[in-house]
Amino acid sequence: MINRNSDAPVVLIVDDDAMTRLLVVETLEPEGFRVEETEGPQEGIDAFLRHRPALVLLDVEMPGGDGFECCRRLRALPEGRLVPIVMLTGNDDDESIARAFDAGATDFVSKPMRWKLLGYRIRYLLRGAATLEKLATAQSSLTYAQTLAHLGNWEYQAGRPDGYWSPELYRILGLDPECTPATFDRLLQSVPADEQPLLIQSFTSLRTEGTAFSLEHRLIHADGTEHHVLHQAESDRDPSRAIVLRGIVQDITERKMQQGRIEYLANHDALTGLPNRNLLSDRMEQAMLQARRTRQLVAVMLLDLDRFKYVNDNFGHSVGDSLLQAVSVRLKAALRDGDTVARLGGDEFVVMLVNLRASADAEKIARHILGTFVAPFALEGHDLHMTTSVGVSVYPADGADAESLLKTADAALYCAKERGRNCYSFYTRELGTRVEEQAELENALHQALANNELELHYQPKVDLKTGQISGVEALIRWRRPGIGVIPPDRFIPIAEETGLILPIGEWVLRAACAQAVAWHREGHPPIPVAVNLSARQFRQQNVADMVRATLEETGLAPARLELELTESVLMQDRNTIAHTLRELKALGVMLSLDDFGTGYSSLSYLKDLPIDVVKIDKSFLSDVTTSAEGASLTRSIIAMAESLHMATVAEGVETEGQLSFLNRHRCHAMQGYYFSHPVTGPEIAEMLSAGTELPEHCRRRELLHRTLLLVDDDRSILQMLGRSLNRDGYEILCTTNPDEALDLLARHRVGVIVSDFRMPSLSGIDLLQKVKALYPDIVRILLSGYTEVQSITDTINEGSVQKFLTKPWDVALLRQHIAEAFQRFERGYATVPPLHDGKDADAACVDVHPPRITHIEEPRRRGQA
Ligand SMILES: Nc1nc2c(ncn2[C@@H]2O[C@@H]3COP(=O)(O)O[C@H]4[C@@H](O)[C@H](n5cnc6c(=O)[nH]c(N)nc65)O[C@@H]4COP(=O)(O)O[C@H]3[C@H]2O)c(=O)[nH]1
Repeated sequence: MINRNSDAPVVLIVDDDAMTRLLVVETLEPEGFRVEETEGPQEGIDAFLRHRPALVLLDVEMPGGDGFECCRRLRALPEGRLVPIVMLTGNDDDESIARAFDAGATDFVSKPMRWKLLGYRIRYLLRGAATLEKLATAQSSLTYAQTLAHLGNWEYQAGRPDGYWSPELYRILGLDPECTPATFDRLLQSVPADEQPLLIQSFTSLRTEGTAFSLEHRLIHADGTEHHVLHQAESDRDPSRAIVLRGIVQDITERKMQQGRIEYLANHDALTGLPNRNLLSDRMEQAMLQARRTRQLVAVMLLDLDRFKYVNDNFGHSVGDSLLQAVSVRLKAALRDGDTVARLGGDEFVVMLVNLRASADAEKIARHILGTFVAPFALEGHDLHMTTSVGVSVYPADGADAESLLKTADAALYCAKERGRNCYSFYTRELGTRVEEQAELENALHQALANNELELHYQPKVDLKTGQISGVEALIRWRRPGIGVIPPDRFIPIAEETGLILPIGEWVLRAACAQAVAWHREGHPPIPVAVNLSARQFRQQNVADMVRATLEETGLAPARLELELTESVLMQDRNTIAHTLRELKALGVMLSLDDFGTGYSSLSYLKDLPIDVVKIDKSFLSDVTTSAEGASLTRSIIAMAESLHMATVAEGVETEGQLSFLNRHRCHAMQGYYFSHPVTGPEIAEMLSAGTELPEHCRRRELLHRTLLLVDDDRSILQMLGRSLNRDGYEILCTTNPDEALDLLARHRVGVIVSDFRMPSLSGIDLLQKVKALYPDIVRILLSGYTEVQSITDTINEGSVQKFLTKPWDVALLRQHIAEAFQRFERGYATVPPLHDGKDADAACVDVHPPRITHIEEPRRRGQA
C-alpha cells in the first residue's frame, strides 16, 4: 500500500538492499508515513533536497559510497542541520556506532531489525526533532529580541567566579567573547569607579540574602564611550538546589538622551534657552523652601520690554527674536550664579533672586537691570534703544507660592508701566487691592454692553473765531447699576487689553453717528461728531470697512464724522497705518490726532499722513499761562500744525487765560470745561437750540485795539501814567500787583507792558523776564529812577527789557515811546512766522534792537567801566 497523503511525514530510505527498502515501506506506510526510496548516497542527497524528508534512514555500506560520508554531507546542508538521521548498520560494533554519531547521526539501528518497533522509534525521534527545532527557533528569536532591545543577560552560580554572558551583553560592553572571561570582576571593571560600590553592595545582597536589585548606572564601553544601563537581577535555585544568580543589563543610553531632550524642552524656552515657566516654578518653590529655612528673602522680578511690539512690527520678527536673545544674554550676565533668569513667553522675562537679606538688595539689582538696557542693542544693522519695566515682589511678604508671587509681581509691573515705563515698582498691598478691583471691573465689563450699561456723552468743540459750536466729541460712560458712572480712563484700558474694545468701539461709532443724524433731523445745523478709535481697533479690525458700513447703516454724511486717533495708532506698522488712513480719507471722513505731543510722532512722519486736525493735549494747556515750557510747547504745536495745513483744537481749556493764550497764538478751536463739560445728547440739542456760544471777548480777534498794561505798586504813579496816555486811545489795564499782572496778561491781548522796577513782591525785572518767556511778542518797558539804572544794566543786555523809561517822565516823549512800542508789537504780530520742528518762537518774534533808554544815556555794556 502506497501512502500518498501529502501531509504524511516523509521518511527517506537510502539503502542498496531492495529487500530492506521494501520492508521499510511495508512497515511504515501503514503507520501513516510516506516513504521515498533511493539506492546510493548521491541519489540519497538529491532525493533529500527534492523531498525534504522529516527523517532519513541511511545504510552504512553501499556500493556507491560510504553512509557515514553521506550523513556528514547531509548535515552540512542548511536544510539538514536538524533532521534526524538514523544509520542502518549490520555491524553492531562500538566503532561503527561511534563513527555514526561522529558523522552527525541521530541514532542507529542494527540489522536485522525488529520491524515492528521501527515505527515507534521513528515517531519518538520525530517528536524530539520537533522539540529541538522549536527550541532553536525560540533561541534565535530571543537573541534577535535581545539585540533589538539592547538587552544582555548574565548568569552565575553561587560560589563560582565564572559565569555566562549573552552575546548582547558582550556587545553592550564592547568586549570580545573569545578572550573575555564572563566574571563579575570583569563586569565591574566596566562600571565607573563612583558607581562600583553600589553595584558591589547590590550584588552581595543578592548572593547572600537573595535580595533582587534594579539599578540604573553607567558603563564604560571598550571604545571609551559612556553608556547608561538598566541592571536588574534576582536569585533562584536550579534543579540541583544550587543558588543561581541571573541578571539582565539593558543599554538605555538612547532613551536617556531622549528623556533628557524631552525634559529640556519641557523646561526651557526654545528661543533663548532660558528656563520656562515650568522650571521657574520648580526653582521658585525650592528657593522659597530654602528661604524659609534660612529666614532669607526671595525676590521675583517680572520684566516687560517697553515697545517691543514696535520693534517687531517695524523691523520684523527676526530682529525681534534676536533682541529677545540679546536681552537674555544681558540679563544672565547681570546676575549671580544662583539667581535665575526665565522667559515666560513674548517679551516677558522673570528674574528670581535668592538669598536676599533685605528688599533693598533687590532694589539695587532692579536698578542694575535697568542699567543693562542703556547701551543700544546692535542687531542686524540697527541700533535699537530699548527699555524695560520691572515689577518686583518679595517672598514671604508678597506671596507664599510661585503663582501668587508672579501675580503680585505682575501687579507691580502694571504700576511701573503706569508710571511711564523704564522704571521698577515694588508690590504693595494697595496695589493688590487695585488689581483685584481691576479684575472685578473686567468681569463686569464683559456684561456691560449686553446689559445696555454703556452710554455716550458729548463735549462741544467751539470755533474760536465765531464762538459757535463747531462739533462734538463722543465720550463713553459706563453706568454700573448700584455703583454709578465709571469714567472711560478706568475701563477703556481694560477693554483694550481684553479685546472688548472691538465690540465697544463698534457700538460707540454706531451710536454717535445715529445721534448726529438725529440732531440734524430735529432741525439743528449739521455738526460733525468725533469718535475715538483705539490702537487695537486698527490692529485687529478692518476699520475702513467698519466705518463705511456704519455710515451706510446710520445715513450720516461722511464729512460729518471725525475719527480721533491717538499717537499709539501711528506707532503701528507705518505702511499699513498709512494705507488705512488713506482708505478712511477716501471715504470722506475727517481724521484728527488726539493727545498730540504726548507720544513719539515726529513731524516728518506726520506730514506723510492725511491728518486734518491736531488736538493739543490738555496736559500742555494746564500750565500754559504760568510756565514758559508749557507755553512754548503749545505755541510750537500750533505753529507746526499750521505749517502742515492742519487745524488745531485745544483740549481741556478751563480758564479765560488759557483761551486768551490760544487766541493770541491763533488756535482754531477749543474744547473744555470753560465752555462745557461733556453732556448728554439732549443737552447738546438744547445748547444748539439756544445758540450757546463763547462770549465775544473770548473769541479770536484780529488786532482791534491796543492794550497797554501798567504795573506799579504806587497807585499814584499808575494814575499819572494813565492820565499821560489816555488821549492815545489805548485800552489801559493797571495793577499794583505783579501776580495779578500775569493774570491780566493771560486774559487780555496786551501789546505793551510798562512795569515799575522796585515792587515789594516781585521786581519789575523778574516780572518782565517771565513775560518774555510766556509772551515773547509783548514789548516790555521798565520804569525806574535814575539811580537804579546801573544795577539793571545786565538785565537790559540779556534782553528781558526792550525799553527803559525813567521817572519823572516827559509826557510827550513817553507817548512817543509807547506808540513806537505798539508799532513794534504790531509789526511782530503781523509777521509771526510759523514755527518748524519744535523751535521756539522767541527768536522769530522778539525784536532784538539794542535797548533804548529814554531821558538818560545808554546804559553801559557788560564789562565797561
Ligand atoms: N481736566 C479736564 N478734562 C477735560 C476738560 N474737557 C474735557 N475733558 C476730558 O478730557 C477727555 C478728552 O477726551 P480724550 O482726550 O479723547 O480722552 C478720552 C479718550 O482717550 C478715552 N475715551 C473716551 N471715550 C472713548 C471711546 O468711545 N472710545 C475710546 N477708544 N476711547 C474713549 O477716554 C479718555 C478720557 O475721557 P473722559 O474721561 O471723557 O475725558 C475727556 C473729557 O471729559 C477740561 O476742561 N479739563
